[in-house]
Amino acid sequence: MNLVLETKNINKHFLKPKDFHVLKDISFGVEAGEFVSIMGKSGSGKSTLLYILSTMDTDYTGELFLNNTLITGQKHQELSRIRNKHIGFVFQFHYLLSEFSVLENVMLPAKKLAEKSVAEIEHDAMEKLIMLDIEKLAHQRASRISGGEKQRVAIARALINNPSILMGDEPTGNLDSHNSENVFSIFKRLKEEEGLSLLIVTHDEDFAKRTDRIIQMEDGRVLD
Ligand SMILES: Nc1ncnc2c1ncn2[C@@H]1O[C@H](COP(=O)(O)OP(=O)(O)OP(=O)(O)O)[C@@H](O)[C@H]1O
Repeated sequence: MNLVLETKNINKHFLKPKDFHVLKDISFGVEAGEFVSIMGKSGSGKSTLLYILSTMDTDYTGELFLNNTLITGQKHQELSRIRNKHIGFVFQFHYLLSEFSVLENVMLPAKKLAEKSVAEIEHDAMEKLIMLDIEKLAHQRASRISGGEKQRVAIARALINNPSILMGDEPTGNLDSHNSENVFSIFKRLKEEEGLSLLIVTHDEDFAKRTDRIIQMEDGRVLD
């Protein structure tokens, strides 16, 4: 078994306004090329967990591994590098820079990583846009495209550094059924054609049922 991501006994407390044990002994793994969804009622801890898995929140106990490397305890700067290189993230709201072009938005994480020349980065970004069938939008301002298109640009941006895993926090939550289906198909294709691993929080049962596995959360626990 080749695990891209693994958690061992992750626990987290919010201390204010009073002690609240929000995540309780979370242990699971995501295999390379697996498409996993996380479901659970509002407040069950899904976003809090994703925040830890994406290395943004370091205030927890337990262990997080990415590609069999222990992430827990790494320094802030190293975490930022790991996140940028190995994890793609898609949110419910796309957070594109509206004054920048589509192409510039997609290029940004690669420029931050600074491992390639600008010409190479632009070439890679165009490839992602072609893959997602939005290459015609490359030179449009991000503020001037539709919601469904913005989400595809956000996916292209999340993929620009060829991450090991794509995480999403309700990436279809703000889309109509046509655009949701489109995003689902893109995810499925990324899994099947690129061997990408995906871990997606969703409230959409139809979406979740078609993933390889559903992780069900309840009151801060993963149900067996
Ligand atoms: N900073 C915080 N301080 C205290 N409690 C918090 C904080 N952030 C979240 N919570 C609480 O932790 C619990 C889990 O929140 P979380 O956002 O992870 O749930 P969720 O399953 O993602 O919910 P939703 O489906 O509504 O997005 C909730 O009861 C929430 O009120």
